[in-house]
Amino acid sequence: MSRSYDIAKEVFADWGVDTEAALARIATIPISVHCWQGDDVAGFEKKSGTSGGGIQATGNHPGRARSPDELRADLEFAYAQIPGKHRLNLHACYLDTDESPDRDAIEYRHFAPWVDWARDQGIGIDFNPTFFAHAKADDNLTLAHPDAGIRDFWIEHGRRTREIAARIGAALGSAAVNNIWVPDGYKDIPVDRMAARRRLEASLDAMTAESHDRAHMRDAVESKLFGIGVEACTVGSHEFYLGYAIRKDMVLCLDMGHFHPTENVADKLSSVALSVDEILLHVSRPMRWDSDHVILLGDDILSMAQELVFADLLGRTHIGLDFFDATISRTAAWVIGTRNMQKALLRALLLPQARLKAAEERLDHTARLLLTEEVKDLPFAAVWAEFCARQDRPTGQALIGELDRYQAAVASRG
Ligand SMILES: C[C@H](O)[C@H](O)[C@@H](O)C(=O)CO
Ligand SMILES: [Mn+2]
Repeated sequence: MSRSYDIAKEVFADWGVDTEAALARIATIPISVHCWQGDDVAGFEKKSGTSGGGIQATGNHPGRARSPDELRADLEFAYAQIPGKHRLNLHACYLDTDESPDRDAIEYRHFAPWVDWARDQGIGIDFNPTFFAHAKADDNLTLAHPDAGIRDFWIEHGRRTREIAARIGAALGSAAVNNIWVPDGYKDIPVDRMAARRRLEASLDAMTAESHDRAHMRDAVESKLFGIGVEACTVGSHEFYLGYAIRKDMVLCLDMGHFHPTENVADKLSSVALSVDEILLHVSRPMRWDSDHVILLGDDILSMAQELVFADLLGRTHIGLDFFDATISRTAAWVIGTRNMQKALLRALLLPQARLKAAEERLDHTARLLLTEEVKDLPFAAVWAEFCARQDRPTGQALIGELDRYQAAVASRG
């Protein structure tokens, strides 16, 4: 135990906060690390093309993973810099096989190497159908397409991903969240939103008709306000999926980049939690639009973490990340973003929650303001450093050295 942690422990104790309890809790919170930061959302299908669907990784920093083996090596390195045990969030376009199945023909065996690897790592996997970067998505319509043949193709894709996710969950003994994000929308103002939404609803109903054991797989649905090419209307809007998730008892995914830039996504948690059992977060950082920047230890993330802790939502929230930046080291992006999410959670766990809530309860808004400002000076960094030391993870200069060393080692990839 370091001297600075000893001092911090006493300072927090003076505020009535048990640092050991916070350290024990943070060690149990898994973050689902998204595979797509490692290769700019390219995936491993035998085709070339851009990410499509209105999402776009920009930049050409050296070191992009070009194969499942490279991606796994990068992930292993990243996990080794992040305290705690985490998960992998895998997209369906990241299959690991010599075959070239189309999206409506993927099977569990195409992902089996990922499961074997995850078992060796002792981690769980979450999964996602891939409704973008495909010729049958070129109209920016998939499950909501007016053509029944195109809808059926994507329904089959989604149906298979649920089956694959359930098998992954069963194989690893940990439920896989299968998150459905559908990019469908219109560049210019549509005249029949209702028809498009009815088609999406019917396709989702067909796609999810088969029930799977919740111990193995959970369906999640992710809304969006707009994307590149679908500026006027996204069929799967927030209201659409909020209603759908409530009616169908599904997990509701809130992506922090999928709302108006001034909306406070943290504020939504306690509201939606009254109507849905489970929430999936895509922690991201929009800059003017859904730009998916690497998350900072800033106000948005701190508020999100505080809501999760203060509203007691950690037990029913799956925390996933969703950012991708191709202008910087991709492994550093994972490490910085994931550690920031953990730092935010640790800070929230170290706040004098009861005292803050009591001030609000007695309408003492002066005390509440005073407390929220005073606690900003508490020695959070010493507790974080202790967490990393106990988990044998680097901090400060040592971390920078590790990230630089690994980036230099992968920079020659073509
Ligand atoms: C690759 C992901 O599925 C994607 O980022 C989705 O979650 C999203 O947020 C699209 O904007
Ligand atoms: Mn997302």
